Amino acid sequence: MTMSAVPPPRVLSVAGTDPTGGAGIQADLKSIAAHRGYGMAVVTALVAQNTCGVRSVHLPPASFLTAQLEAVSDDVTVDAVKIGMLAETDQVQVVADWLATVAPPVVVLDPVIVATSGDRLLSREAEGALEDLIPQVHLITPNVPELAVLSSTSPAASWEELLGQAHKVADRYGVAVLAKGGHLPGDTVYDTVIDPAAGEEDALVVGSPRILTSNTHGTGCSLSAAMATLRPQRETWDAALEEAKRWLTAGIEAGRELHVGRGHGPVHHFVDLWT
Ligand SMILES: Nc1ncnc2c1ncn2[C@@H]1O[C@H](COP(=O)(O)OP(=O)(O)O)[C@@H](O)[C@H]1O
Ligand SMILES: Cc1ncc(COP(=O)(O)O)c(N)n1
Repeated sequence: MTMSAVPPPRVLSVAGTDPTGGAGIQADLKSIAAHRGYGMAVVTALVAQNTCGVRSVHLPPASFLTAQLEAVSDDVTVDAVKIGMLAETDQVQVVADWLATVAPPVVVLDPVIVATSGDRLLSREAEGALEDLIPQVHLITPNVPELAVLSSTSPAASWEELLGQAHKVADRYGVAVLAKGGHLPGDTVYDTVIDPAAGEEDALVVGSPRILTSNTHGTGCSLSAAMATLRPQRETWDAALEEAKRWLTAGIEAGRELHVGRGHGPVHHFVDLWT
């Protein structure tokens, strides 16, 4: 067997843990591997959770978060970063400072605020600190309630409303926004990247049939890690989204085969490899 001449992108996940493997760092590493990236991980929070919900959270001191980030970047060239759960203001600031020093070429932020189970992962006080982090990243991937928080409005009830909020946030922060329709009603789930840098061209809207399933634990984590891994390998965010969305839809459908947990089960990250 021969290896490709182009090395895989070195992708760092900065996120919390899920010991049942469906969300957070564990999901990110699987998603990165599924998209042919070399996965690395810095833990922001140890989370005692499963498919049913969050039981407790243990945070390392902010100085230890810095130590982990520097241990990676002092040694390894980081091609892309995916940022997930950040629990408190000091964690957000540590990551913002590290990004300012290292300036990785691709940074995706999933502004995780509340888990699918309804448990809060980012403290209310730290919501404001996200505003300082967002201008330092290239793409943010909020779900409907998270986009409402970022645009200081109530959650969108329609695709048109969602697009309006995404444009507002994209223009305010100068950042690309992946608008995700997972929480909207309808038989088709739409996603699109609103990119202020992409000019007047119409953005690609990718739709997929809504799958009737409860296996949606970690969909947002997995999608954002896929986008971070694909972007260094593709020309545009749209190309990355098209590929990631096809994969995620198949992964949600195949999640039925995994039989993990009694709550919201995980997606099948290796659907293209095993089935
Ligand atoms: N039931 C579903 N069927 C098909 N795709 C889905 C379904 N639920 C979510 N998705 C897709 O999963 C991704 C993340 O969804 P979303 O629910 O919006 O975010 P989050 O997981 O962050 O709450 C999006 O690409 C969305 O289109
Ligand atoms: C550590 C961690 N990060 C993120 C999520 C959100 O994932 P989801 O909203 O899909 O439950 C989670 N449950 N745990």
